[in-house]
Parts: sequence; C-alpha cells; structure tokens
Amino acid sequence: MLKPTYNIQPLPPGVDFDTVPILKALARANRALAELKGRAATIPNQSILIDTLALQEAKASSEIENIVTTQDDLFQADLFPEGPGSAAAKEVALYRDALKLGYDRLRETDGLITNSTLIAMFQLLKQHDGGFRQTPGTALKNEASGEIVFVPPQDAHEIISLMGDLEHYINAENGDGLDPLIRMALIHHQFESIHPFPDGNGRLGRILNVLYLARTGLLDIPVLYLSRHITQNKDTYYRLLQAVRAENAWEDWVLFMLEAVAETSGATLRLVEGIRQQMSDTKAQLRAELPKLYSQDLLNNLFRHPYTRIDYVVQDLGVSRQTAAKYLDELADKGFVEKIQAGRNNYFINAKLVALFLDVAVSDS
Ligand SMILES: Nc1ncnc2c1ncn2[C@@H]1O[C@H](COP(=O)(O)OP(=O)(O)OP(=O)(O)O)[C@@H](O)[C@H]1O
Repeated sequence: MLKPTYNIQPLPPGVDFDTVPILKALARANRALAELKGRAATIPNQSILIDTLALQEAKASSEIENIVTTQDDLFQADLFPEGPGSAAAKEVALYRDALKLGYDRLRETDGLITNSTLIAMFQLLKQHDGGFRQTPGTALKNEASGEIVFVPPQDAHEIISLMGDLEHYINAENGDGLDPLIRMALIHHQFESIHPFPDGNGRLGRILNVLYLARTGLLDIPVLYLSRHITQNKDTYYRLLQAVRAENAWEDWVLFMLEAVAETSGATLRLVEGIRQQMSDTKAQLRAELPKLYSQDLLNNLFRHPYTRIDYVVQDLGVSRQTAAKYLDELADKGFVEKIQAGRNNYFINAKLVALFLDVAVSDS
C-alpha cells in the first residue's frame, strides 16, 4: 500500500505571516481586488458578468488539465449543448456548471461552503455518483518522468476527518486573525494536499478559491479567477505546493497566491471595463439605429450569449420565433452581430465581445 508522503497538519500552520514581503503583497492584492469589486458593481446586469466570465474561467482552468478548446468551440458547445460538439468543450461547460452550482449553494446557505457542496460540484464536473476517495492507490506523478512526487492520504476515514476540519476552517465565523487572502491560499493548499476526490481536485480547488472570495465579501460576485495565472506559471505552482510539504515554505506559497490575485485582478478589471464600455456603446448605437428594436433585454441577450440564436431571443424577450428571427437579421444587417448560416442552426456572433475575450487573454499571456 502507498504510504502518504506528507503529514497534513490542521490550519493555520504555526508560521509568522506578518513579514514585510507578505504585508506588501497583501496591500497590492487587496487594492487590486477592491478596484475589481467596485468596477464589477457598475455593470447593470450582474448575471451577464457571472455567465460570461465563468465560461472564460472554465476554459482557462480546464487547460491546466490539458483540456484545450478554442473560443469558437466553446461558444458553439454553449449554443448547441444538444449537438455533437467537441468532448473538450463539453467538459469545459461542465466546469462552468459546477462553478455556478457552487455559487448558487453559497447564496442559498448564506455564505457556507460545505463538503456537500464540494461533492455536488465533483459529481457534476465528473458526471459521477461518487464522493470522497474510498479506495487507496492515488499518487501524484511528475507529468514528464512519471515519478511519484506526492502521495496524499490513502485512508477513507482520514480523508473524511481532514475534510471535516477543512470545512470547519473555511466556515469558521471567528477568524484566526489572518487576512482572508492568506486564508484562501492556505485552504487551497490544504485541499490539494488532502486531494479528496478521485479526479478533478485541481479544478475543484480553483473553484474553491473564488467561492471563498465571495464568502468573505472580498467580491460580491464570482469574477476573479486565478486559473490563467496558474496555467502560465504551472511549474512554479507545482514546485511551491511541494515546497510547503518538503520545507514548510508557506511564505513563498502565500506570496505566489497573492501575486496571482493582484495580477489576475488587473486583467479581469480590463475585461469588465471592456464589457461595460461595449454594453454602453451598443446601447447608444441600438437606440440610434434600431430604436424600435431596442430593449434592455435584447442588449442583455447579446452580452449574456456572445453566440446567440433565435431560441435564446425567444426565451429572453418573450417574442415569437418569427419576431426573434427578424430582430436578429436586422441586427446582422446593421453589423451588431455576424450571422453564421448553418442550415436550421443559424447563429449570431457578438464579434466585438468575442474579440475582447481574445485580446485580454492574449495581452495577459
Ligand atoms: N506535487 C504536486 N504536483 C502536481 N500537482 C499537485 C501536487 N500536489 C497537489 N497537486 C494538485 O493536484 C492537482 C491535480 O489533481 P487532479 O488530477 O485530481 O485534478 P484535475 O482538476 O483533474 O487536474 P488539473 O489540476 O491538472 O486540472 C493540481 O492542479 C494541483 O493543484
């Protein structure tokens, strides 16, 4: 039987986090995050932001697992969930659904992040009935050499007990005096060390980060996603996860996560500002060029679904298919959307919005 390579200790670790580098990094990360929170609040319809950014996060997070999809595949899978689509895009869509489920549960439970929520997200992500690992045999290997780098707890009872402690730490009302961003970094590390599920631990641990930010009020809605930063610094991420276990290097780990928050907040701020600006420009243009068509619901539709279709307009506006088709054709004629003819499955792309996602992803890399 595999022998665990790390003796997981309860949080918080007995380490002094009041060091100059951490205090500086905390100030920077908290400032960037507060700016993002403020800007996100200026978007008129918050659910648009949640939907569009969750899909972008799903794409970035799944890339760490080598599930790579193009924006086009992604939006098409979202548009025609019943269609053949690529397997990767479907898995990405499941990640997005798991994230939204976690956020819904957070709101329903007045801010709790429970193990039952984590298990429900796992079941949705992996389309699986199971829960925490029951059988031994899990070990993390170096992708290139195949050598075992880390053996998490093997015993099912120990996993349940460690996850019980973690659930308690996450939801404790009286904090331990640490800044919530430091706690987020500790929680992510602990979750990855326990490695409670047979699969999907990386992705679920990344969702846990944003849920925790929403739980602690650092964000009102889940819009800050660290996955792109983690993919771009994957080797450092793995090395530092491991260095905590080997050398108790908590400070370096926390600094890495704070840097991820500061950097990612900046990129997300640009995206949110871009969306806000585009919505306001499109609104003015629609009112001027297609005043009879303009409605806030139509505008929201074009931004909630960067690729839209007649059915979505029917649903969102409560109009007939014929009217929805006429609206979309007029929008295409005036250049608000690009019409893609695909037989009975015509669809319409908000090309400027899609370009914005690409731009921010590129300038961020
Ligand atoms: N020493 C380590 N080396 C690599 N990953 C580690 C290590 N320790 C913990 N991990 C975590 O394990 C995760 C991978 O676990 P798992 O394969 O269950 O998750 P996944 O979501 O399917 O994968 P991925 O994170 O690659 O998307 C990594 O993302 C990382 O957070």
